[in-house]
Amino acid sequence: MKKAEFTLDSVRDSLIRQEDTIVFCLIERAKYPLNSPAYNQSYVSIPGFSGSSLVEYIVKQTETLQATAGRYENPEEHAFFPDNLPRSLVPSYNYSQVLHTAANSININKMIWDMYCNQLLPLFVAEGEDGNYASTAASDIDCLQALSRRIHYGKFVAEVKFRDAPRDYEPAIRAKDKDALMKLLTFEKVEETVRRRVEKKAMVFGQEVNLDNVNSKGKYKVDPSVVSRLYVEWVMPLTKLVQVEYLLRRLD
Ligand SMILES: O=C(O)C(=O)C[C@]1(C(=O)O)C=C[C@@H](O)C=C1
Repeated sequence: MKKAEFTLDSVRDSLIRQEDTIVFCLIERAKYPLNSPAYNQSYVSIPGFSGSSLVEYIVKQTETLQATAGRYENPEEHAFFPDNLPRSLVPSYNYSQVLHTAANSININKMIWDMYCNQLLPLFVAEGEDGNYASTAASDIDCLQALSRRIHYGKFVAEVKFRDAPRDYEPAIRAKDKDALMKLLTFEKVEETVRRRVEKKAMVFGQEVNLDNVNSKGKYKVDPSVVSRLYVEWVMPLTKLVQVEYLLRRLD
């Protein structure tokens, strides 16, 4: 992000654009049933791999490859398995230094992984298996990365809010008052707008398109109420958690 564009509006515009990515990723994942072997240790016995599932194997391998291509040099990106990742092998890009350096210590991907695999998936995919385990895992990594990027974007939201009103935030930061910070950064009306908009996006993006432009079957590829629930129960609360964690370290 360029410095000149760094305002609450521009940051919110990015969150709105990321909604499209998340809804499309969920639609792609919903093509496959649960495919539970992809999440079971008993299914993977890959030489040299001691992790707990095919999904973990694919995420770790993908992150290793993408780290060499510089993905995690970008302050918007966070690895699910950040330990022992290889260094980037490409020339580094001069990302503008918007965030406080303490941002580097915040990574809640373990919570995102747990939420996605154990709570969200069963809500929007059909039961059963069709053998497409590797494709399923590839869809999972797209969903996980999109959710992680959106939730950790809370660092940028928090930074812009702090810069707009440092005197409001400083006393709560010094007092390490998480509740006061949560109150300061919460905008209930904005959350309600987000909730309604993602539900609508799930309806628009997930309908059957035909030449009469009518959603003839009245069916959606992902249940819009699940997308709204995803945002209300997990995406927005976790984004706020990232904001609080970031603000607590903002004056270090
Ligand atoms: O737009 C903001 O101000 C945000 O902090 C983002 C967000 C969200 O996650 O969508 C989180 C907290 C606010 O209450 C409203 C929305």
